[in-house]
Amino acid sequence: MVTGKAALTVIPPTHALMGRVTPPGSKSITNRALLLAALAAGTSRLTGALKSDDTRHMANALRQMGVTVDEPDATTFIVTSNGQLMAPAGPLFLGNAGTATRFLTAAVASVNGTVVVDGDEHMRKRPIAPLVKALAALGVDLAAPTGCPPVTVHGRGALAGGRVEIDAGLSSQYVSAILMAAACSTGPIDIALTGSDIGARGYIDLTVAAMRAFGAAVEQKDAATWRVLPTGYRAADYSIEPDASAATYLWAAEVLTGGRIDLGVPADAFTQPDACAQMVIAQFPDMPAIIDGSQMQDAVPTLAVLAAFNNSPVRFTGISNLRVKECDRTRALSTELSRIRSGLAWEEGDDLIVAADPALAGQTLPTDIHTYADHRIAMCFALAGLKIHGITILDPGCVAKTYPGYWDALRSLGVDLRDGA
Ligand SMILES: O=C(O)C1=C[C@@H](OP(=O)(O)O)[C@@H](O)[C@H](O)C1
Ligand SMILES: C=C(OP(=O)(O)O)C(=O)O
Repeated sequence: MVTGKAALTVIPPTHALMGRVTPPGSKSITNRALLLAALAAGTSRLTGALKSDDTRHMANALRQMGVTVDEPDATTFIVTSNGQLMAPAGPLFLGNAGTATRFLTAAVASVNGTVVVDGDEHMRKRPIAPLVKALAALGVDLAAPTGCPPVTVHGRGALAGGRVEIDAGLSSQYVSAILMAAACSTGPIDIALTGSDIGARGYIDLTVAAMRAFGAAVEQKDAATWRVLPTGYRAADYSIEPDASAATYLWAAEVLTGGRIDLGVPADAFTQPDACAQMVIAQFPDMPAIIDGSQMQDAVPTLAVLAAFNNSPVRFTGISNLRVKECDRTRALSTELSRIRSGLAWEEGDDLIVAADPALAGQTLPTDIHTYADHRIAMCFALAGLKIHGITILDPGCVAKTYPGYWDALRSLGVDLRDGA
């Protein structure tokens, strides 16, 4: 793990990357499972889990609300709960974990008392108003005056049943949040999408699958409506698959260096949306001219850096909500790619265009990559460092959000990483 270091310079390996690296557990599934286990009476054992900033924030928030979360080893959580979250003594601080923040905003409606859901300065810029509006329509007394966290929720012990409409164009997490909270209501809840379609519907599928594993009854009524029955949750033992977004860096490192990295799990075994990126990565250096990133948003940074070495330019479409992730990722990608070589990428509306330049490989282009406290910007630009001499990643410790072992994984494949300035 890298802590307290200002920068890491990636030395391009002279060999193809070969070896075995298992990505950590899925962030998305771990944070769903932690919450659902906390809403179930009894003891649940979550194995293959991710231990990182995002899951630590979720686990600590649940502890603040009376749930026992034990960690017998590096990949297991044992969650013991009476099924009812208690009012915490102070605000819940969730860092920049979108999943924890959105999921808990809805879940704490079943607390008897007031809960403040808050995050760091980045989270305080990430919109939550559509979720707040939808919960208010279900009768929850809550407020987020800036449209972003902090959110103050005055829980009344349970959500009431009913029908709610939600615009999830900015984040599918709003829908997942209400779906999971809905099983702890006093009556059935219908959740209907309005407005723009959601990106990455696969995340809703992950939510429904996790809910069912913990005993909930969820029915998809049509393409835009789900019904959740008020069953509550049942404690369960739950095995979590590796993180598909983390896998994208390894798949990309493999094709960039002509290597062979065994992830211990085939690409088609993942149930997470970002696993779709593998098929695109496999086409390198002839990736398509247009890539619709809407169903694999967290993989777009990986694909964008890979595109810099493609044989032909790539336009990324369907990525408007990349602007409200940990940072404005479209801006970060265009700025930092162009810092490597002027004009390497630019924005057209919300699209990102990467002007491919295979001749970049082998060049020396000393560049300090600004990472905007965004784990994915740090991880994807390390890939550029596998091909270009002089790539230095600032604030490399930010990978701890979802992949604390990332730098060690690269080192285990023989990549030389040197402490930078
Ligand atoms: O539900 C989830 O686990 C996630 C949904 C996606 O976010 P949005 O729905 O905000 O696009 C994704 O970017 C995030 O990393 C995880
Ligand atoms: C967008 C991300 O995270 P979250 O929304 O869960 O903070 C991510 O991990 O890329």
